[in-house]
Amino acid sequence: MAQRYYTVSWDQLHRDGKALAWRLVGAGPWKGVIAITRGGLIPAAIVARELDCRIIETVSVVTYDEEVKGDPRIVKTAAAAGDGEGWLLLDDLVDTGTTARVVRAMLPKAHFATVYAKPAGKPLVDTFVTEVSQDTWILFPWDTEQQFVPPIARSAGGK
Ligand SMILES: O=P(O)(O)OC[C@H]1O[C@H](OP(=O)(O)OP(=O)(O)O)[C@H](O)[C@@H]1O
Ligand SMILES: Nc1nc2[nH]cnc2c(=O)[nH]1
Ligand SMILES: [Mg+2]
Repeated sequence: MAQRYYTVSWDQLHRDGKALAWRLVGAGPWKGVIAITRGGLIPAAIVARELDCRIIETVSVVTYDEEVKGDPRIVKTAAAAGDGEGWLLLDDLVDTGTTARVVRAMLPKAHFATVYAKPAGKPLVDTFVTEVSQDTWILFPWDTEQQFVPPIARSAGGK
């Protein structure tokens, strides 16, 4: 289980997605974007919009059930992208790098970019924006909702 959480709002994800697009804009042109579903879908939409790219393919690898890691399962490939040459492969994050290894084996020539990266997965990524520590679990806006939180004095056991 993660030691801490890093909560990302829609606004922050949009800003960080645009920061990723700025880092990628000089590295194109791209034949298209390949999103690693599901987490890569929203980052792919943000980056594709900024790079003026309208071709979006998907690959799907399931590695986690909530915070529990299992063996990676490929549930969809991106046949149209061949070996990935000229394609931009996008995911929300790399953690252990397990998903990245599977997808890189399928699309070895793609440029692989993520918005967030943890140290263990960082060497597998060509371009990313923000690094968080390995013991941090990133909470995305689609995984969360706003709710009441008790005052600190009460939750700390003061009353
Ligand atoms: O580097 P790793 O340890 O492999 O972890 C990173 C992967 O885990 C999450 O996907 P998940 O398997 O939860 O599926 P989802 O994108 O459909 O939520 C995340 O979106 C990355 O794809
Ligand atoms: N949402 C989310 N999914 C993950 N999959 C692997 N690591 C993470 C993480 O930190 N956050
Ligand atoms: Mg994913």
